[in-house]
Amino acid sequence: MAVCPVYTTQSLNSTCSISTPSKTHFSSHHNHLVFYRTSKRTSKRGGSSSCVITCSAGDSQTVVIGLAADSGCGKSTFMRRLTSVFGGAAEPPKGGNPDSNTLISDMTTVICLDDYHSLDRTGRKEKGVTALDPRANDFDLMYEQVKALKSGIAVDKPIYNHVSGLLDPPELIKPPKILVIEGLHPMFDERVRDLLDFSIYLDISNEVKFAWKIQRDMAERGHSLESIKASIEARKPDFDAFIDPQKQYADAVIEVLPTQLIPDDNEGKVLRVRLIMKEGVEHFSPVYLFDEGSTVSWIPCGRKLTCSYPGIKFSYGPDTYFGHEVSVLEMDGQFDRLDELIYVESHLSNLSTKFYGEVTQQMLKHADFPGSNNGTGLFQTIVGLKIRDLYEQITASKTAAPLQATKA
Ligand SMILES: Nc1ncnc2c1ncn2[C@@H]1O[C@H](COP(=O)(O)OP(=O)(O)OP(=O)(O)O)[C@@H](O)[C@H]1O
Ligand SMILES: O=C(CO)[C@H](O)[C@H](O)COP(=O)(O)O
Repeated sequence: MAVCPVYTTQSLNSTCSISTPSKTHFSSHHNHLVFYRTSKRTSKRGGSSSCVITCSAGDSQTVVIGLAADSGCGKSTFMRRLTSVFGGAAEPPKGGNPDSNTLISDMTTVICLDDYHSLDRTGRKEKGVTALDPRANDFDLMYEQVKALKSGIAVDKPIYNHVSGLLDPPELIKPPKILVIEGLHPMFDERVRDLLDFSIYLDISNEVKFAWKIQRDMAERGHSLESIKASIEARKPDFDAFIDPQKQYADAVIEVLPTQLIPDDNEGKVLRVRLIMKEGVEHFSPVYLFDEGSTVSWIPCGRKLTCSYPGIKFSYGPDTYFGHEVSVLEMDGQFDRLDELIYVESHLSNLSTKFYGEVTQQMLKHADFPGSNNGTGLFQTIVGLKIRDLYEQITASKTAAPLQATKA
């Protein structure tokens, strides 16, 4: 049972504060403990009347974040940046299945939604469906388990073993402070979507996806160019039907496109990255460049930022995305010297940093991660900081919400 801060006065609004504790009542309501206390208050105007304080025991509830993207689009890299913002290393469950897809740190548990594949590799082959097809996934179980974790109940989550292609015996997942569900379908099922406190979609254009796949699967996994092309082509119809449409529901989208700074570039090394941030999302205020709401184009290269060809261009402004009002921050190009990023950081606002230069510090800490010299790393870091801020706001509001002061 969570401790209810009935005696806390700091969260009360400015016109009401508790002077003398008096009678406390409590009752149970929809699985929440609700405390009522009546006390005398001294108003700013000097009068005296009573306050009613209600308090729900949801204080320890898990905050749930959804991260959607196709395979090989940078989810793991993003997760490493996110968990680093909260401090502590993320590791697979101790003493568990060595092929577990789960990563646990002090504050976060990242579960991979591949674990909700209902068909194993052979099963998908027999039925002629890809892992992206909803028929190969158990959304009922996904919903039940995310809901349970969100309400503080541990679950036995299945494991999809990427080494064997089989469904392994389940692993115990305890409710963390922050649960990240990452994978192909975090926003596909409406019931699961409604459980998310914040959602992100990594939207990697086909050209860039192809370049990254070649880099990883050819260089690191020994696949041939033809097989990589064939695998991308085979997934495309289901990707378009079931994965891509989820971006309309995301609170933040990181869109990765080929550069516009090099005419007809087809190397896919220099990237144009757009951070699309939905307006009006609770506990999330979009980052802005120079002046909130205006349209800005900025070339920061010069005395304070070293840029080699083709340079760097930032843009910022309002837009609409699937009918939603959004703010878009864009970076085209790449940094030569990461330590000079502080110059760019000092022109961005609403970053939710805890100290001046925190974005630059995080980027320098993980300079070896893919994308650290461009907008992918920068925007993933910024979204990580926004998630920390969102978590802190939700936790603070849960501590404060119980205290609803009403004039008698
Ligand atoms: N920002 C980036 N810039 C350049 N390359 C990147 C970037 N992010 C990822 N990559 C490339 O894509 C590969 C896959 O990245 P990562 O493992 O983070 O993706 P993933 O979505 O978790 O993949 P999977 O679901 O297949 O495990 C990396 O090894 C790297 O080659
Ligand atoms: O799209 C994917 C998500 O990561 C995988 O292809 C899916 O999980 C199937 O995995 P495997 O290819 O290891 O059988």
